[in-house]
Amino acid sequence: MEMKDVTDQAICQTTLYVESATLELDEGRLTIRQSQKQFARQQSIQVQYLHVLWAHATTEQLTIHFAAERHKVLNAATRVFQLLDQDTSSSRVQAWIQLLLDRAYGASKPRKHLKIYLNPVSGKGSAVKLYHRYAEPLFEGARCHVELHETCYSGHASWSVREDRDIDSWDAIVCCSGDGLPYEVINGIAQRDDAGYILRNVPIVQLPGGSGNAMCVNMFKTTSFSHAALYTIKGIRQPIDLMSVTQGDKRYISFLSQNIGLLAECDLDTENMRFLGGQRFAVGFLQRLFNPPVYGCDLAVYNPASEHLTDPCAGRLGSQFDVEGRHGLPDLQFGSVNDSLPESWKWEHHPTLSVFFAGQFPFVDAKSKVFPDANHDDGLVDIIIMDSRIGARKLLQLFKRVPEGNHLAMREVHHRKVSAYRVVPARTRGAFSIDGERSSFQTFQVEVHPQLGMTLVAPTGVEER
Ligand SMILES: Nc1ncnc2c1ncn2[C@@H]1O[C@H](COP(=O)(O)OP(=O)(O)OP(=O)(O)O)[C@@H](O)[C@H]1O
Repeated sequence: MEMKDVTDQAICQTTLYVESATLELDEGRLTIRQSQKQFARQQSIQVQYLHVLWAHATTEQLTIHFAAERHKVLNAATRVFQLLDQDTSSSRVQAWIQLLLDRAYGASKPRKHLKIYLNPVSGKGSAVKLYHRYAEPLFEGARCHVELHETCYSGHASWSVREDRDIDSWDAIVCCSGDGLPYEVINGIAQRDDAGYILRNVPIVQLPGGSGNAMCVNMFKTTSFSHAALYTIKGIRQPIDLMSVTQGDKRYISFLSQNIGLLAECDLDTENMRFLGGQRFAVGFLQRLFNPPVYGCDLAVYNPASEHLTDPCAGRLGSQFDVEGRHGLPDLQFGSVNDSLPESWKWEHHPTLSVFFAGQFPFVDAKSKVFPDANHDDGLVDIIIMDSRIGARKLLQLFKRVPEGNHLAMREVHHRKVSAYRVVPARTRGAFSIDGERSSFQTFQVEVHPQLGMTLVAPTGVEER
């Protein structure tokens, strides 16, 4: 074939002439050149492939659904084009649509089946409005199959996922909420006989309906509701680590953090200031600035050898269970909090500790990059600890540095990565949260389960918003 013929054929595949417009599949985007008789010149519209939701044709018309960005918000938009006579019922139109959708979805599954839990009391209570205003039209435009459940009580989502016989048929479980609902969903699944299989295979994602929204911030790198909805539609599967927290005879599964002391108080003991939104944490912090609480404790860590820190796969100690097959939660590699610790664990005494914070994602909310170099799938959990005698000036410095994650450079902040740890508090009462949810204040032990969880991430090339 002549070079010219090859070029002509390629243009033919990527260019579609419709009535009064030319549609071109360019590098990274669809370009619509519309020649409108009332305008002297051609009008051109460009739509990134990321924003293309769906396209289909009848014998006469081609319809393209996409997300149009205006003032940093995505809205569902539709363009309908009249096909030219020779193209009606043509396989060329179908081939062009297929090429457009291939570029629009890449490795992501189109027309996802989404099970959505909507928490009407999340954050300031606006999750329902946000969902119907921003997410629903995009899901419709993308032809997603949606099953929507508004949660009626605390524990509703947990019960629902525990009882769902077809849970593995969903392409994602979407929590339109704060971080409390994903935590509830994960722990509901954890009670199933096939927990390990479901956690590993069914992605759990968040649309940011709460005040923290850490899962969304870390995985979709946005706090924008409409963008999170688009990234759910276009999301790529991504395994993440989960952590077992044992306390007494209970076992919880944590995806985000464990927090005791000063910072836990700023979150948990300011619930009565919910009307302040994200500001309540700052108010709680300032209230404690000159007299930080003392949370003396003994801490034991299983500190992977230094080679763990350089080998990205080295933390994956617990990956011994099968990926296939149906089975419950993985065994606890180090036993529970009730077992005696192996000798390889090191005990430390911290009588004047004020902050103990452990987590596996960089952000614990959109404005707090507490663990800047944390990695969600390396089999390790980051821990920071800080003494109560740090002083108000340094505490304030810490507060100012956390949004950018520069606080780790402070001498007073001790940071490390481990695969398991135990905390034995000296006090009998105090603030302790798992994934931001208040938990009983008593000795607890944590171990990381490498890549036990599954979520969706924004396609590559998406910038932080
Ligand atoms: N209809 C409901 N009524 C009362 N509580 C509910 C209802 N539905 C869900 N919940 C509970 O609300 C709790 C908080 O949920 P979520 O994390 O979504 O919001 P939030 O706490 O406002 O968000 P954030 O953690 O970001 O502040 C969850 O533990 C969940 O069990």
